[in-house]
Amino acid sequence: MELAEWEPVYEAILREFGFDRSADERARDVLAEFATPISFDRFAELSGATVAIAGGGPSMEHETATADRADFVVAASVAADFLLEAGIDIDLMVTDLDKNVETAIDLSHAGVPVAVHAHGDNIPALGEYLPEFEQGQVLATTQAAPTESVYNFGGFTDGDRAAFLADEFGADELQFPGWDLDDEDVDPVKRQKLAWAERLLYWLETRRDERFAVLDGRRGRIDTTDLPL
Ligand SMILES: Nc1ncnc2c1ncn2[C@@H]1O[C@H](COP(=O)(O)OP(=O)(O)OP(=O)(O)O)[C@@H](O)[C@H]1O
Ligand SMILES: Nc1nc2c(c(=O)[nH]1)N=C(CO)CN2
Ligand SMILES: [Mg+2]
Repeated sequence: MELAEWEPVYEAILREFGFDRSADERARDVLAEFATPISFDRFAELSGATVAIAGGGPSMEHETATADRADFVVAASVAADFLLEAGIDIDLMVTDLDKNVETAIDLSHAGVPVAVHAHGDNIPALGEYLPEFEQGQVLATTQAAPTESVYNFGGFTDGDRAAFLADEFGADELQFPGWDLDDEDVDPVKRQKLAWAERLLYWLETRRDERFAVLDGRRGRIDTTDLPL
């Protein structure tokens, strides 16, 4: 995604959560220190593929079969654990290192690429864990302006960033096992993040001019304020 397209959405997110852009930029630069170039050839198989964007909601446990049928499986954060438990191979993990970091590190050593996201609130985690990754397997991402080695494909939460990334590499159909956007069992900040995830998926869907299963029946409820529609 071009920065100019992402920028107004990013500004709205910064405003709503009170995040500091310069902290996001610092985090990006910390990540850049570790980031080694990663060939995009390995993501070529996303092109035209049916891609499961596995989310970290409680339904993931019962929806692993959807991922099993997909051509390409992207695991957002804890979804990776549900999938591994069910014996399903993961093609890419997306994380900001706030949960199940050992899983991400282990996957990288098993040859699975991991999109590691830097933001103003995970700088200590970047410093602590990045050295443990198989460096050639780290796809470095930022929500601020990208650099040569740190990419911004768009998106905010681990799950919606995974969807934007799959779209960037030409995914055809996106499927969303493990998404529980109305989960009552989350804290208020997480609820707010999930609301943004939903809006961002709606935006992505609009850009793609295609339907996402996760948004079925929810259109009227999606707050499109701050989205460049
Ligand atoms: N009910 C849900 N609870 C948590 N995540 C959900 C849920 N439904 C969908 N998701 C998506 O799954 C992703 C992975 O979930 P997980 O709980 O592991 O996230 P997380 O690491 O806390 O996410 P983030 O760092 O993006 O806040 C989330 O980023 C979100 O996009
Ligand atoms: N600065 C900042 N950026 C983020 C944060 C966060 O807590 N702080 N959380 C995210 C996904 O949960 C994504 N981006
Ligand atoms: Mg996370």
